[in-house]
Amino acid sequence: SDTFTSLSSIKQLFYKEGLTVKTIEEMLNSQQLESNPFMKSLHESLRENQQLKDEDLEVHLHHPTSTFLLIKGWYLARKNLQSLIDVNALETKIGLALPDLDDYTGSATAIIRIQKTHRISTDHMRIGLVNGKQGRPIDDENDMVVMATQAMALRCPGLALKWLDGIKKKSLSVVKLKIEIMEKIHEKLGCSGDAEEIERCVKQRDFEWLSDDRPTTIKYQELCRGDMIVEESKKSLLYCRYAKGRDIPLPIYKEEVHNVDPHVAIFYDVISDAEADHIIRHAFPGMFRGLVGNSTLRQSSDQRISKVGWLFDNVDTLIKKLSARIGDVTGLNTVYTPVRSPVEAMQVVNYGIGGQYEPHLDFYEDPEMLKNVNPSLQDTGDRISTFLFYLSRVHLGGATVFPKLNVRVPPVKNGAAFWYNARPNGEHDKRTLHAGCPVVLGEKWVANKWIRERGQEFYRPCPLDKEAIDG
Ligand SMILES: O=C(O)CCC(=O)C(=O)O
Ligand SMILES: [Fe+2]
Repeated sequence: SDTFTSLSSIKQLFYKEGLTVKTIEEMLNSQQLESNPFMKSLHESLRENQQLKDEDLEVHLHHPTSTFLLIKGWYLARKNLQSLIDVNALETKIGLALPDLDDYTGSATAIIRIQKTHRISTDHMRIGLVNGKQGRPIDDENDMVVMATQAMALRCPGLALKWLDGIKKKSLSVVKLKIEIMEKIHEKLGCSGDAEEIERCVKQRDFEWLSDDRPTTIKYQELCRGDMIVEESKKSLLYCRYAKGRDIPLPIYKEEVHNVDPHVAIFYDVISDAEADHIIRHAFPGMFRGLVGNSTLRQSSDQRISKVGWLFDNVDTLIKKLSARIGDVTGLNTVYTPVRSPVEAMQVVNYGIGGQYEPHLDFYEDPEMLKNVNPSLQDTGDRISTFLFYLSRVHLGGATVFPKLNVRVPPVKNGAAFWYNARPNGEHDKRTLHAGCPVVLGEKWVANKWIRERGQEFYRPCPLDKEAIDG
């Protein structure tokens, strides 16, 4: 049901828990079904949630193992309810789609992704300890099997073996899975002998982080956990500056340049808490799963785990004001117009458990995609730059990274990332490949403003020197 793809949907599950339980009880009673056994097990599985006070709730949901277990609890409840009541009718009544199998496996995959990206050991993840923050422990052996299976799917046999090691009940399927995992690992480590000898050899080595990832994926993960080295020669070119704003929340704001060519920067304090909240509140009702692909095939995929919504300048005066502010700080033309608009409307994004947007380019390239746009964007060219507000506090993960530039922009609340996707001479700049890293702790909301080619002729003029850079 795509619950796991945004924290806002996950929160709905939590907030509507009382209503959902009550509605289930009513539906069971009206069918004269003996509701006791089911309700008892439901209350049992939700007990942990119900002990939480409202204030703790948010904190709780900002933790991946707790989120995983919340989704799992409701996935199982939905599954068990299917033979008792009309689940679709229940979902209509509560105005919420309950998690299904895809949500359960999707959130297990998220746990593995978080582990491999941030090197969080299985021993820690199992007890719910992530970077010193305590969440609920994952102590059900069925979950451990699912984790091992998803770890294999994510090319991490080392993590798969670690998860499987926590299982005491060795069923036939577990034994089979273990053989598959051991084959992958001993291939990599070159251990030989009979099964026991191989196991001994493997266990003597540090095998947890063995993976089959491609170098580009490894680079992405390194940047996400901030584990990279910036050369001194490059560092010496970087700078930051204070500038006077017009209607910025503070009279002054700061720009920090993270890369000179192409220009990548972060602006601090360019939106207020109240403005960020306004965006989140207004975008939420109309959000849907973010898609990837080209003009012939747009689909949902693990490449992009988030929900998105759009806010328009001609409907919301705050959005209009923010567009003008983006113009002030970037020097570009950002006045939204009904035809030939130099900017797009604002795209608001909320990530889910382990939510990410894998390395991609923001421009379309595909001419069909450029034709296939809403009327205001006909004949406006491609996306020459991106302005990305960070609207919420992310405690771990969620940086915006540029693998080809070795650049990591931290998602600082009320700040904004800004970069050019095209060279001053108009060519697409593939060095701007970038990604939104998996969110580990906290909640990530961003708002994108894409600036189009048309309408910038006097603001970012085409240079006489074809090789010129921004400066
Ligand atoms: O969330 C991020 O940090 C990056 C988002 C992004 O690149 C996009 O939405 O196109
Ligand atoms: Fe992007």
